[in-house]
Amino acid sequence: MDLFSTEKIANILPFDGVTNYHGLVLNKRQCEFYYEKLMETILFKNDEAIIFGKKIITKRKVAWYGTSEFSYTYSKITKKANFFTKELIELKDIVEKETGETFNSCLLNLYPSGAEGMAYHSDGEKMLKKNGAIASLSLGAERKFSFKHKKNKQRIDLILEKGSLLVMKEGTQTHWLHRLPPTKKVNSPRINLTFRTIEL
Ligand SMILES: O=C(O)CCC(=O)C(=O)O
Ligand SMILES: [Fe+2]
Repeated sequence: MDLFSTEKIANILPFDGVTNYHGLVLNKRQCEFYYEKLMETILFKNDEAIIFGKKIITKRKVAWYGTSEFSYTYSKITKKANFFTKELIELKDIVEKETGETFNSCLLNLYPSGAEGMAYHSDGEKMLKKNGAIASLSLGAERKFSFKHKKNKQRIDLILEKGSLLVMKEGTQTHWLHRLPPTKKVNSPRINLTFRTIEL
């Protein structure tokens, strides 16, 4: 491996997991094109979750797509995935080439402004392939992203640039939580795509 690629995919976690920040995988033109296309075509819906036994509706919008119309459970609610769109297949190809992994589903999150974020969690749903990679592609507004170790509470922060790819794997979900903190500094939307492998 040459110096450039080692640097490009450095592990941002100091221990107990591997999370690679690949930097930009889309150019400016692709960022604009895919951001507009996804805004037009993706069936985003306000997320529903059961928290402390109560159903809540979030301002953050979500959509699930996949290679088939599988049902999945997320935040204790069972939903059905849509078939991948043309653009999602193109983005999945780019991400698969970059990571050397394969994925069969994608969860998209739309954060209308900095007022919306996502609280600390790890992605360990039963139907996800155990220790499978989760590849996170960002479009629109740049936002801070944080990891917190489950035991010693160590924090790692980074900025997710538009067109960038972050790949969480090997122990990341077992030992670390991650979140997208809300911020007053951002007033425009961000779209995040997490490519995942569901055991069908
Ligand atoms: O929006 C992000 O960058 C992260 C989203 C996330 O953690 C998730 O969907 O599980
Ligand atoms: Fe997550």
